[in-house]
Amino acid sequence: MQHAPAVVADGLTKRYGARTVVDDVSFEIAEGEAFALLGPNGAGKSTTVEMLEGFRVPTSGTARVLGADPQRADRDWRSRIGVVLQPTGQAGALTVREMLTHLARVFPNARDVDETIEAVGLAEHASRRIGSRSGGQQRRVDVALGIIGRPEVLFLDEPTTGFDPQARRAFWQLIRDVAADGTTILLTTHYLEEAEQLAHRAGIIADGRLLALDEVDRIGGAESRTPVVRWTDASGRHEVRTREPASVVRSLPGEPTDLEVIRPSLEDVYLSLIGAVEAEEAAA
Ligand SMILES: Nc1ncnc2c1ncn2[C@@H]1O[C@H](COP(=O)(O)OP(=O)(O)OP(=O)(O)O)[C@@H](O)[C@H]1O
Repeated sequence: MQHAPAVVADGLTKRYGARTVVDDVSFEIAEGEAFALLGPNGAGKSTTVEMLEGFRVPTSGTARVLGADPQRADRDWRSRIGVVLQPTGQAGALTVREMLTHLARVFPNARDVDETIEAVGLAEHASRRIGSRSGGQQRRVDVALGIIGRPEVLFLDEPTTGFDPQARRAFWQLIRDVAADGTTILLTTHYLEEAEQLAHRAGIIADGRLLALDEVDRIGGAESRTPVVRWTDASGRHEVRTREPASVVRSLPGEPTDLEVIRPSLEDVYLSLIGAVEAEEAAA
């Protein structure tokens, strides 16, 4: 039997006065799938996620998460959802362990507190006040709070902002483990590599509109991922987009300098989609 999607955004729209900040956004996330929402600052990612979390009321359109309308959902629904909001900068007076122990009591099937602290790499900080920890360490506490209740759906809004590269990689492994348990994940991030590492599918949003929606390694269409061969010779720098890069390389005379064969990354595709929208706006 086909499962109902865990998350449905259907024509989600949010207006503030005359300004539309989320414009008719639709996507679904299957149970157990990890989905990334990408886009520049102010694109409407957090607003979209907050409508799915039940923290903002859509102007129009429908949000459904685990079969319920987040606006009307009850306590039981909320205990099945994990949320890592954008950092608020509020530093806590409680220690890391106190905070997690406190929240763990709210959930019927919470994770073990010390295991969770260990999983986010804060074992050495468990007895320290959250407010005295660094920004990146406080962000790890936010992540721990998001997963402590063993959520079925986990919302992660820019979870690794402020992480050093090592902490980011450790976080990716943690999220892979959480995903392997069957958790559905909606992630927003400015790190395209993070989306490539963690998500099956992604949506790119700019100016409130969904520009692209596909599997992470197909987003932007097959054409945008066609390999590019670049080299320099006596007549200058050359660039050829081709499905047969090996043939192009073989046909080059001699040993050209700066020869490279690139398969455009998600970041390249993202930048060209966002660049096209910005050019369109500038021309309007
Ligand atoms: N309460 C509000 N009243 C008016 N405008 C708002 C309100 N909340 C958000 N906005 C505007 O909505 C737009 C989308 O904001 P949102 O936070 O969803 O973007 P985002 O894609 O998450 O950005 P970032 O990557 O910077 O976090 C922004 O232009 C923001 O200024």
